[in-house]
Amino acid sequence: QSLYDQLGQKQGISAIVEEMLYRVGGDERIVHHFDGVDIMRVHQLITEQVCNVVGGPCEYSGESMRVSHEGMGVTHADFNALVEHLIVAMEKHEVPVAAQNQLLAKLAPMYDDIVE
Ligand code: HEM
Repeated sequence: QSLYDQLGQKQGISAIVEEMLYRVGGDERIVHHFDGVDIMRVHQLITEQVCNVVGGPCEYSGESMRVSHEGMGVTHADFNALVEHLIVAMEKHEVPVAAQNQLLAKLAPMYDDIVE
């Protein structure tokens, strides 16, 4: 089974990203970054991006990670907090641990473009 399949394909990825963003919304450490942000749009774009990087049939239509997070002041701790929520969301959706780690490994290279 491909990584894309193990994440539940587009529908599963959409649900995982929704769960992650819901948790981010309740996390006072990082929620301030999302003040005034169109969260439906961010949900759509992160879903596309994750679907794309895991080999799914999706085009990513958003900005680069560097441009979209520029000047936001995202710290190492903020990044880790978001990843924590992603892991919990994948747990809830019963994604196997090996597949969780494969997705995290695909997101790790984005770190330098997101954190300043
Ligand atoms: C692996 C980690 C991350 C990924 C894959 C990711 C992905 C994305 C994507 C795809 C977008 C939409 C880009 C666009 O507007 O075209 C976005 C926007 C955004 N991200 Fe991230 N992000 C990550 C980490 C973070 C972190 C740690 C924070 C802050 C705690 C953050 C805060 C935001 C905010 C506030 C926006 C909305 C920007 C706006 O619409 O003005 N992101 N992110």
